[in-house]
Amino acid sequence: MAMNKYMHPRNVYKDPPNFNKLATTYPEFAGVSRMDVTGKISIDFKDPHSLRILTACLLKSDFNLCVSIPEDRLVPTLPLRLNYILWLEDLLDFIGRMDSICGIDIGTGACAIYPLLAARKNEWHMIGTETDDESLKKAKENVENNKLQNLISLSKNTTKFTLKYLFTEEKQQYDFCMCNPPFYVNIQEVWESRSPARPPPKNGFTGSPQELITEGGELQFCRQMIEESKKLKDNILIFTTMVGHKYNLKEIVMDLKAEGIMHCTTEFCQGRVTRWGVAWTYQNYDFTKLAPLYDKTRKKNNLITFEVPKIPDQKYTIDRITEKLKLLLEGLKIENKMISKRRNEVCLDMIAFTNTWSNQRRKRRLMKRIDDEVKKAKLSVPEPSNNDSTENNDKLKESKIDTRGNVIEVLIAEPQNTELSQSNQQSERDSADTSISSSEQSSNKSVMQKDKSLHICGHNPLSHAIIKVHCKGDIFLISMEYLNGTAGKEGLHQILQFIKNNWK
Ligand SMILES: C[S@@+](CC[C@H](N)C(=O)[O-])C[C@H]1O[C@@H](n2cnc3c(N)ncnc32)[C@H](O)[C@@H]1O
Repeated sequence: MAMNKYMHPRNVYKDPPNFNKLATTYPEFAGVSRMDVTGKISIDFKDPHSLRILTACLLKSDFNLCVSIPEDRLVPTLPLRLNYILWLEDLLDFIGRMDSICGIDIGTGACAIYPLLAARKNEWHMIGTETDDESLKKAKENVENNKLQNLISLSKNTTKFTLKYLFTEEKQQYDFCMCNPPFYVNIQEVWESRSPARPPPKNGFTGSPQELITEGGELQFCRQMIEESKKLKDNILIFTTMVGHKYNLKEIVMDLKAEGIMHCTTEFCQGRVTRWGVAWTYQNYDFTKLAPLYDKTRKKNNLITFEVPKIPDQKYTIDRITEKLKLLLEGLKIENKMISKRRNEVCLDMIAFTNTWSNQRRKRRLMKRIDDEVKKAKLSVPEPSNNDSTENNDKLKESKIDTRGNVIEVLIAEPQNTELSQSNQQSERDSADTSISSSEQSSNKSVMQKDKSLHICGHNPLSHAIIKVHCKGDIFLISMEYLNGTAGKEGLHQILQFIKNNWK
């Protein structure tokens, strides 16, 4: 879902930039753009080079910033970065700070994107910190090229800390700190991070290991910031950070709550990407009174929850419940994949292509009857000769149950067109109707579908959901969040009912 409508209300990129204008103004942009038959200009968002040029041209045209983005470094997505700056403006406005604003950007990166935007747009004084020498060198060049050294200073962090090392004098005070930490623990997490439940991002992937990966991931990074902030209570009025994963946001908010630290959160939306912002303070600012950016909540509550019944002699843990749940799902041929595993919570992504959970007994009886009839029919039907195969094929009908549990008719034919039969077999496998696949495999016959909906259904999931195994005290819960699927929420309720009925 495009989230642009949830961008910060003052974000200039709420309405997409005018690519035609960019192409006529910047030859380098024209070089990476293409025009369709309607005259509309677009670029390949999956190509990092095109993204780099787009970002550089937007920085020039909208902020009069000349930024060189190195090929081997992150291409900062401008609307998202701007969301963060605009949220900081709101927070500063809320605490009544207007003039001579001073901020710290932890991990400024090769573009020093936040200091450059903050300085050019609002004339804020910024310190940008960086651990990576190469990025720091490039960041310095970018600041100098824009003649913003009077507002921006950059500093190398040679320590393991995020903030503490910057404060040598007790009286040093800043209005805020900001941070876009490396999100991931390791390279595997980079690739596995995106839930398969979500559509792929439109933009290509950019970034170097040092920009993406940090020991313990963003959670440890943010926890370190919170820990250090306790010693810098009066040195920084508002501490903020961006968070890349929602499950980490929850942990961070829980930590802040547990410590009784005043905090608030926000969403940064752009295209298909959502990030979150967390702010906390030790000053007397009541963030609970901050006006929300949007009138109403965005998401409908699609959650259904099941309390796992206590069974004598069975000691539950999150792992054991997950194991049992996975067995039940696998028994139903429901594909599932672990998305995240935390102390008290496991999240699975599940996709069902075939209704294997409702009317099981009726289906088994029906299948047996069909099987018997097919066997009888095979005995009585003569082998087709080469020239009358079509006619005979018409007689060889077999009933099957489609993905919605309806009986449909299919034709059984000898394999003549290998390509066709192979692709049909593949469709069958895709549709994953296992109740009949065993008899098909043994019969060495290709199945030509009369009802094309089976093939289509095979690609459109019947039910797609996120399952969360979690606990509240000693109560264990299985929650399912409906995402999509032709069986609708009712289908998910049926799966949950099956799990309840078979939880032994
Ligand atoms: C995700 S990148 C963000 C870059 C830039 N701020 C942006 O938003 O495009 C994170 C940056 O933090 C830097 N970094 C990691 N740990 C750091 C630390 N302890 N102090 C300062 N910078 C750090 C990395 O080298 C990297 O450039």
